[in-house]
Amino acid sequence: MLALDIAALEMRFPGLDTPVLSIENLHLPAGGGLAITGASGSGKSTLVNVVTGLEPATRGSVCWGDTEITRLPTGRRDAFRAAHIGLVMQDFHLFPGLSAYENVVLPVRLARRLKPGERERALHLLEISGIARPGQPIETLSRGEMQRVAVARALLPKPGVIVADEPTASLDRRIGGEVADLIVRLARAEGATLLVVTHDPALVERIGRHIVLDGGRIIEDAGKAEAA
Ligand SMILES: Nc1ncnc2c1ncn2[C@@H]1O[C@H](COP(=O)(O)OP(=O)(O)OP(=O)(O)O)[C@@H](O)[C@H]1O
Repeated sequence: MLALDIAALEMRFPGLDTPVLSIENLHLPAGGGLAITGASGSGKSTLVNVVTGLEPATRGSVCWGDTEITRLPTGRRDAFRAAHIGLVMQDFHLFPGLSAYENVVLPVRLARRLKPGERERALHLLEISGIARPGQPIETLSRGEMQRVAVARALLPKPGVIVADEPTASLDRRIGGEVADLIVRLARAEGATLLVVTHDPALVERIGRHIVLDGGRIIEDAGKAEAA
């Protein structure tokens, strides 16, 4: 698990007078959870892109533990993300033509050989995520099951951090609730720090701590004491 520390962070895009993201300070303890909400255009995806190192910041610092990712060149940021950050996206990003199990191990296998025990871990993660048939072709799974596979895939390399961007937005309420529960439960069980962008009040409540973005700034930070 890794703590997050953001200081004097700013993201600007060419042609815009004001920054789309401006965060003076944000600390999330290792193993803590944080829900991020805000209206459309408030900067949620931009924040996800910067904290995961998908985009370089214009100014300021983002540290995960001792690593200041905003100082790393692109290749090393990508390597850091692959090793330490499990991503769960709204639209799953799974690969058709492969089974559920093959999808879970694919990102690791593209980077390196599976370590001893990782095959068993992948099967175990699928099982505790509620996927009974790991050999089932991915395109035949329900949407809720697909997101469960994506959660298992994010956890396989034992990341210190899980970042989920609207993970339940394309699921119906009941299935979304089950997937939300799975993400929070597994992140806690694995000791991963959890960051979730969501509009889902049940998921926000489940996580505990909650920031609201408006115009790229944090206008509310609630539940900090209980969640810490
Ligand atoms: N590459 C870019 N170039 C210029 N402007 C950008 C770029 N990326 C994002 N923006 C602007 O930054 C602001 C924040 O965008 P962002 O996608 O982070 O919002 P969001 O809160 O995730 O919105 P949504 O909920 O609709 O996904 C928006 O005004 C958007 O138009």
